[in-house]
Amino acid sequence: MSQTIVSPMDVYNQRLIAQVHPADWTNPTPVDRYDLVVIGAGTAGLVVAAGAAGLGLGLKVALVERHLMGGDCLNVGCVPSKCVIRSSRVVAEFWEARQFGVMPPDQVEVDFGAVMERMRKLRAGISYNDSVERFQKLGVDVFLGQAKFGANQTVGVGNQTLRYKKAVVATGARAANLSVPGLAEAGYLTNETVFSLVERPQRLAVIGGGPIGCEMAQAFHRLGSDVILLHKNAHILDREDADAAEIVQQTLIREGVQLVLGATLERVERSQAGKVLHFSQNGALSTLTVDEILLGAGRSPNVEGLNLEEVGVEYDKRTGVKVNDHLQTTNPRIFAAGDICMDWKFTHAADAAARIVIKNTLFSPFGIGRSKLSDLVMPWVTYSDPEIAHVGLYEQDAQNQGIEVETIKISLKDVDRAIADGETDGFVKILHKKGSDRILGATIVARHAGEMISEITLAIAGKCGLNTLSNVIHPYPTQAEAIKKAADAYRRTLLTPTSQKLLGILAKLS
Ligand SMILES: Cc1cc2nc3c(=O)[nH]c(=O)nc-3n(C[C@H](O)[C@H](O)[C@H](O)COP(=O)(O)OP(=O)(O)OC[C@H]3O[C@@H](n4cnc5c(N)ncnc54)[C@H](O)[C@@H]3O)c2cc1C
Ligand SMILES: NC(=O)c1ccc[n+]([C@@H]2O[C@H](COP(=O)([O-])OP(=O)(O)OC[C@H]3O[C@@H](n4cnc5c(N)ncnc54)[C@H](O)[C@@H]3O)[C@@H](O)[C@H]2O)c1
Repeated sequence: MSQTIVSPMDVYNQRLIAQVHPADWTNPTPVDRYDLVVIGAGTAGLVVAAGAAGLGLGLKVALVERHLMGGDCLNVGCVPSKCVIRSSRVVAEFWEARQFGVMPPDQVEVDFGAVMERMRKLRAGISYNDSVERFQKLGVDVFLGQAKFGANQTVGVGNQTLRYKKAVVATGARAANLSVPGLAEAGYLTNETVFSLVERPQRLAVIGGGPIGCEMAQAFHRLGSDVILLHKNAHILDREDADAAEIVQQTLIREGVQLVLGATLERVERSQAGKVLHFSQNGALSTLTVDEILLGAGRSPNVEGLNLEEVGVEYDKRTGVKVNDHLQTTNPRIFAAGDICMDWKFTHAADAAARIVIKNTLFSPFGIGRSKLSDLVMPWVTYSDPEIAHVGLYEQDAQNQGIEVETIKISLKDVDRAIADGETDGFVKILHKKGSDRILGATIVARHAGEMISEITLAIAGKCGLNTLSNVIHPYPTQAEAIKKAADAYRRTLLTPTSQKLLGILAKLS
């Protein structure tokens, strides 16, 4: 994130910077030795530092950030993207208004500048949580500057040296570059720059049909850009459940996002008309001209410049710092958490990993009682409209692991509240072990699938099976009733001719 330019420097971005990288900040004088030195103040680093310092045990904790406290999530990730998505949903409400008996105005005007200003205002408003001031008050020594490992358990920041007992690498990731001829020269946006836009790009090409590409393509299209999404595989969101991804793909097409699937971007050039993309699809070459290109084609871990080789921390430029299940690197005194070392690149995953690191660095003497990453039950949500939420195994994972499974799928077309809401595009799919009510995974597609998935995450984590879910009373009418319907559907599969006969006798006798 080092190259991020926070712009425009309006009152909101000034407020943001005052919180997350105050211009007048002077680094403290380091103590003799820190219990923990944490590198990177994104979610992972902030949670480690706040967790360790906030215990009231007098632990000495240093937190080093080279750019903006809050990292990607606050500044150029979850927070700004969800604010922009919210505005775009308002537009979609207008598009659909007629089916609710509400006549929209002939023309829905989007003030793109106002959308982005709203985002900047909200982002600044919540930035105190991640601020230098708050962390200083928590007792953390905050150092602003680029951190680099040195000899003898030290980290250098500028001309200061921090000695540590244990260190944590939480330096995150950035948008992966594409080595496409002419792309760099033509110029492109990434998540680091797209939220600085003040004017709507009229023609926008989005490269990559993963979560970033799909969320942003839909949002920008709804806000009035002509969006073309180039994805290299045959289907967008191709790591998700195929039925779920299909619903989002059809929604994007219906709304007017132009999808180019199986696309290879060959080269880019600038012309007077704009940025010209030359791409191939099924062997045929085509061109298109746009005003802006947004790259969302995966992430590269921030491993450079840390001197990791010197301290024996192994890493890979693509997958990041190598860690074991306890989040310990190949140097036993150095741990890692978040996007720098994990496949799960989510804020809540960085948070959960940070809690593991606190336990394993500070409260597991001789390795006793260490927590493991593999014990986590990790949900995630793609905030397209409708959203896709997932937790646990996919059918394919279960097959690969040789686990026999059964699947229950409830369409939202059969859920009263979804019908009333006009939000029937979606489903709840639950995967359970064959012959058992044990839930192994679930995918939900719904307008607010993210709000629904935690019930199933809790069921998996708390080892509550479908029998228990079936007994849980769900308020009527809610879309979450689909989960109970799935559990009831499972219960019905347990009825055998003998148990049915028995129930018949009981009914006669009653
Ligand atoms: C557009 C977008 C939308 C997203 N939406 C969601 C979402 O809705 N939900 C969700 O769960 N996740 C979302 N994510 C993912 C989420 O933002 C990341 O998983 C999360 O921010 C990872 O946190 P982290 O602490 O590992 O890394 P980061 O947030 O990247 O923080 C790392 C920090 O380390 C600093 N740093 C790097 N090198 C050094 C160094 N040498 N010295 C000092 N400091 C250094 C960086 O400046 C940065 O501040 C989104 C990401 C993007 C890009
Ligand atoms: N809602 C969320 O939680 C959320 C939102 C945004 C991002 N994120 C996190 O950030 C990570 C990064 O997101 P992302 O979407 O950039 O990465 P991604 O790796 O998840 O998806 C990128 C997609 O782009 C495709 N691609 C790669 N090169 C391409 C090319 N040259 N042309 C066309 N397509 C190409 C890939 O096949 C892939 O499917 C995600 O994995 C996710 O963990 C999370």
